[in-house]
Amino acid sequence: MDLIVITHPEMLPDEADIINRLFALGLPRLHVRKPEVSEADMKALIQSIAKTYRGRMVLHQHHQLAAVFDIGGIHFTEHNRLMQTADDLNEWKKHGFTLSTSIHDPDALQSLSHSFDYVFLGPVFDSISKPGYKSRIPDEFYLNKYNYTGKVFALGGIDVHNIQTIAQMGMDGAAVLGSIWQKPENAVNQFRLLASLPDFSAMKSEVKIENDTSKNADKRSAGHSDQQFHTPVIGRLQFISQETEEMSHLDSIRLALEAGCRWIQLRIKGRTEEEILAMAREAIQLCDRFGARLIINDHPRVARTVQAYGLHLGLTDMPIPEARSLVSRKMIIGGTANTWEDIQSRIAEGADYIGLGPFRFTRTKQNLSPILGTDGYARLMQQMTENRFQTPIIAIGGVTPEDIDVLRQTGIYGVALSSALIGAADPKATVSQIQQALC
Ligand SMILES: Cc1ncc(COP(=O)(O)OP(=O)(O)O)c(N)n1
Ligand SMILES: Cc1nc(C(=O)O)sc1CCOP(=O)(O)O
Ligand SMILES: [Mg+2]
Repeated sequence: MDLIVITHPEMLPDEADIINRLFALGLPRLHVRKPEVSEADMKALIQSIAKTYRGRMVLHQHHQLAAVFDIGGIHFTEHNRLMQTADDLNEWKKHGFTLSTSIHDPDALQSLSHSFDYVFLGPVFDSISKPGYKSRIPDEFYLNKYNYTGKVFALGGIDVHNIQTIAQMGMDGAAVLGSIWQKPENAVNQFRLLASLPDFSAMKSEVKIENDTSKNADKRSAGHSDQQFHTPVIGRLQFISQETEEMSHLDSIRLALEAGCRWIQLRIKGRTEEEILAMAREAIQLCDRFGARLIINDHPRVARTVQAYGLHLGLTDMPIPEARSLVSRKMIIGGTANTWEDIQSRIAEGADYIGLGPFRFTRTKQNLSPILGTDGYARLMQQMTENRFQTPIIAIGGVTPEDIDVLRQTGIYGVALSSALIGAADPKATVSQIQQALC
């Protein structure tokens, strides 16, 4: 059974944060239904949702924004559906969007266009969010789908007490609204509760709606993807550039590339943005020559100008959602964390990966946060698992090749390091030792 969440009809405080958290927990589909909301407000909401999740969103209004923001689907109300021609629907499908609609009488399935990948049928129970909106479904109802091959989602009045009867009605899933948003501060816990019920427990492993053939899904898996279900967005070994008495930043990057690193972060302190931009231009050329990916630390505008693959932002740098509005939609953004609260914030802000540290004391960075050690990683990774968060965690801060086995056992995804490589007697051997320990 699939579970869909429909938004509250009005804009809510902290709504984008809540939605990002629902997606991080594995929500497969969010229907954005806000009949009275302006295009500008809708745009602002979409922009606050992590790019990696937007393919799982479906718009009920302001359909024209779908192509702009790589949204996954378009929903038509019953009234709106009746005004669409077959050509209109084909045009949307040609561009890769899933199409869905609402019906209020199950017999409407007899004549429903097969262009619709799935439908909402309701209200199946008395509505929670619309008092007086009564169920039209008779007792002992069992769904006849006629020859309609798409999925049918029950809608209306569904909560943790009655959701299990949906399967007995022959429905393919449930769309929930009131039970999630009645108390927005409990939305995440309500979702957790519903998703943990036996009928929905398969959801975690098959979050993608089967009918989702959208080009957005293809695009995501090809490029920087929906990280839970496709190729990871970030490598397991990231080299952090460093300047020493003997070596410039670019020298250190060359050393790492020649040793086999393919994920490089340009991290320059104490220089003007112009100076950093000049070095970033050289760094990207160098990385291109080796087929490596460049991540720029701290400077969104530099990252945008040199068209870097990624940007890394710390706790006191520009907030991730603000940076997203400055850089290309394809660019990944990593965020720093030191505590469980930081991790939750980075995930809510839509970080594509998290640099979690410091592992131990290091001279490479000033003003270090408290040292985590192996126990710190074990504790935080345990919390990641308990909350089913899957954002890749990169351990950083004084990491050496000998630490990797124990760090990996905590569940971290990869490591970022600097001194251990530039100080290595044989950088190539060091990189291959690290890579072996990481795979
Ligand atoms: C992969 C990775 N993780 C953490 C950091 C630290 O970033 P930040 O906290 O912004 O500190 P500075 O590096 O800017 O001093 C990072 N750079 N990379
Ligand atoms: C850039 C950076 N950030 C850290 C953090 O804890 O957030 S530690 C760190 C330095 C990483 O270099 P080395 O491998 O030389 O310690
Ligand atoms: Mg920083």
